[in-house]
Amino acid sequence: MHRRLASACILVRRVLDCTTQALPFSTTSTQVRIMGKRGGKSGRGGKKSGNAAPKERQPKAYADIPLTNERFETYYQAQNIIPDPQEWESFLAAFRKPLPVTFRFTGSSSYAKALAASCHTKYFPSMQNVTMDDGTQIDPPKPLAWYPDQLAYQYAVDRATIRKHEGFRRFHQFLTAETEIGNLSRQEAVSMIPPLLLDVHPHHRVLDMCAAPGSKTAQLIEAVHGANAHGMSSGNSGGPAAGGAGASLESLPDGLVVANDADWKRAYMLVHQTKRLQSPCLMITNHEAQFFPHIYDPVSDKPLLFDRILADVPCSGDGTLRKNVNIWKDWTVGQSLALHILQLRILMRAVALTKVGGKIVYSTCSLNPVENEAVVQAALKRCGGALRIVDASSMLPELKRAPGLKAWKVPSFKNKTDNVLYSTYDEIPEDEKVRLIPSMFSTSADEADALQLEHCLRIYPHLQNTGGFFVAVLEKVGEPDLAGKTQYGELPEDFPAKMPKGRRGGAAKKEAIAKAEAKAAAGGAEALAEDETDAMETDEAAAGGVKRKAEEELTDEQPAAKHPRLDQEEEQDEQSMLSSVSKADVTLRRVPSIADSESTSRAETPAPLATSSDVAGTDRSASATPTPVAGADRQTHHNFSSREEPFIFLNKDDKELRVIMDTFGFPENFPVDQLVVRSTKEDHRAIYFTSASVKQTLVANNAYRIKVVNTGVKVFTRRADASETQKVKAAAKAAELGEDALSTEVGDDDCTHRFNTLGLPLVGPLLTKRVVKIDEPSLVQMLLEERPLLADIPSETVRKAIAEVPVGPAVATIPDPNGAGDMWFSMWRAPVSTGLLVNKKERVSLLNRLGVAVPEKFGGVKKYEKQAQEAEAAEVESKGAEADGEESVTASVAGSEM
Ligand SMILES: C[S@@+](CC[C@H](N)C(=O)[O-])C[C@H]1O[C@@H](n2cnc3c(N)ncnc32)[C@H](O)[C@@H]1O
Repeated sequence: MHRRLASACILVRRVLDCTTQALPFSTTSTQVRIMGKRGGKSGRGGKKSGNAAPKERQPKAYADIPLTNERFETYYQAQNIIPDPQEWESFLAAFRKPLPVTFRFTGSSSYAKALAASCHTKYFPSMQNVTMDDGTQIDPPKPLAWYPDQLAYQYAVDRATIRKHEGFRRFHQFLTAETEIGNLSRQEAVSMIPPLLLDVHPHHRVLDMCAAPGSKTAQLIEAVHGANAHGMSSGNSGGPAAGGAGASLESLPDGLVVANDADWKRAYMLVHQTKRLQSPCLMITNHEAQFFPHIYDPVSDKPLLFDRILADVPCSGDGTLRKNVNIWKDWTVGQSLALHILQLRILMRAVALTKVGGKIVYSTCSLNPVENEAVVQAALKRCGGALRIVDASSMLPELKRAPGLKAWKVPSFKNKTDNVLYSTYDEIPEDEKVRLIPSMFSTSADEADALQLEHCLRIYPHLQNTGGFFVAVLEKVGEPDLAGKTQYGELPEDFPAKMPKGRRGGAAKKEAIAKAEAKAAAGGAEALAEDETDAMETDEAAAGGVKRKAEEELTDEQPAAKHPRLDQEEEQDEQSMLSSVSKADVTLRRVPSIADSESTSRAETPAPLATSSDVAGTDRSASATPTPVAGADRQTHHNFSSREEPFIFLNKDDKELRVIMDTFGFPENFPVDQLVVRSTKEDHRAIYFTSASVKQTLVANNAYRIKVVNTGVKVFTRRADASETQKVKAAAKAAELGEDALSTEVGDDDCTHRFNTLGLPLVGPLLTKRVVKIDEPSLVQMLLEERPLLADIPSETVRKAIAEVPVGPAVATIPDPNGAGDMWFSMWRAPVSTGLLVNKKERVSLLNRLGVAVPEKFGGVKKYEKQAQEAEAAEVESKGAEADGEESVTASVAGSEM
């Protein structure tokens, strides 16, 4: 039974984004006007916005926001974060300027480099020396000096310039389209830092504790797949994908990435964000990070600890002032105080989950020492010498940073307006002790020196024209002795017994903690984290938290919610593609064609309907059937949460699988046991491939405790004609069209599944049957036409090669035009026509890359423009909703919205 984890979660009215980027907005010196109501005004010159969001999605009106806040300025001056008065002025001035646009080329590095290089030749030359109306000169994007391999860029541009200037407009369209399919990530520069400092290698087990929306997760996945992204299938218009040379399964990394978020809906955002990378080494989970469970290895029965953990914790987010301008008017110190305990608990859980010798990066997009150095200091102190700060000065040497603070003050919780600050815990009046705890305060100068807090990194906006950020790189150098300690530090003897109404504190809290610690002593540090529900409840009080609405909305008592269908669009595209190939085939059969003369017509190669016993409802092995007792069958992962379906590993004797393997000529040693399905039904809609590391975790002894939202790369999709009913319907349709009983989609084989194009690069290089090598003219033809006649394929060699594969599912491959490995496509071979199972977005992207004009039927340039405008309007709207103080119910966070 799932416990209600009422912990230190705080409902924050606005959710701020410290990772992803809004589209550019314009500003005048100290006033920013963000897009208003429909027909509202743009920042520059008050003109009507041409990019107004659709009516129903309009935010409410915004007032001009003065870019000053006395409390903010007084508070941070008192904290002495920037001692030099002149530098302080530059700091404030930088915060008042809009954030430049930054983006990163994603996926495997060879493809990313090729795409970056193409920008230098295709777009940047026409963006040189552009002068705006006010005389400012704008340049094309420049690489961020500190980002490896020049794969991240930054430029300052406003909407007006984008609209007016052809070069910028074309580039903006490119950015929008490539971001949409995932080849680019518009990510704030500072948000790219933590994954880089985590120093991830392909053999590492990595945990991203607070991962959504996932820009850093994507970087971690890329790092696990190594510089050449071997085995990472980022699709065809997304790079060499697995398609890259040597991207066979053998070159899959040993490591894995577990991307976790406490908010279930945001966890699904992660699915979307990481989809493009198609990594079989990724698992997405849904836990409160401070209670992330230990999983025990099925063989050794030891905990599967992590080599690297990213704790990019929920924070107050005042480092995002440049893009979340409402912080200027709303800023208070209260949020930091409320978040400190949660942040410390998450960091302490990270320590418990990390291997000795492993690293943790702790980061926030807040400037507040209470959320930053105080948390790091408390963790260091609690762990004794078992945790240390790493001196990261030699890492990313071009990155300008300020040292961590060694002394700071803690603001009053009761008096938030007068900037009442305390230097030590002893100074606090009795009635403040409910909220302010010792771990928030700085320690003695000697101890701060010993802890080397100066190794923390403070990133300020004036240093390199970025947002504000905090990072600490930590190394676990031993096993900490946590006996007698809580996750948030020792509580003093005089900790008040009286808590605010309805909450438990003092004695009750201590009792709960003692209970948890007794368990911890018996069962190790894990028990401390996992069995201290009582203590957690009091945390909520201590954090000043309001019980999280999201949690109430999504209790286990509620019926299982439907999975968001992120792949729906892609599947619809493919299904419509399939049906059009076959419809065309039925219709076109009346027209004599070259294909007919080449014995490709159905008349000459009749396609018998497969019998039901050959396809659907095959006899599935026992291991593929979920067992009612969790853990009894190690091949089945039953989710802790009833909202998720189980993951069932298929057995190599599975009849359907054997036919699939045989149809495409998979090698004998293909790891069939890493194929997984998510349905207890026998006719699996989709079959996914997971890495050995993911499987090891999913079949671990107590794996049912992990709430897995998503894992695996979808490799096979069930054919629409795989069931008898479908065949009968298809035959009837064909008969209606005056054809004999050939389904509109029936192939002449018993193979129940076809490939999924996105997952194909992972296994494509292994296939020995039904693989057709195509050339560029044929690819262009097959991208321009959803269902070209075989007779229309320009190359005779390709035409013949297609004609040689049996009617039904097949695979097409071609070297990537940018020299980044091979591209792989799921193909349908119909009697007289053929088609690639590629969705429209990918067609457009591929045609662009091949330098072919995108025809109007795919939306052409107009569609691009519309997409760009819609994306822009949607982003402005989401910022607007925040600005309006609209309540965003996510897991307790500020500093985090997409
Ligand atoms: C600052 S954002 C993370 C941004 C993310 N790392 C990225 O780069 O895209 C914080 C995230 O923490 C999640 N969160 C809040 N409380 C949490 C908790 N107790 N455990 C895990 N995640 C939590 C929020 O839902 C939010 O998605």
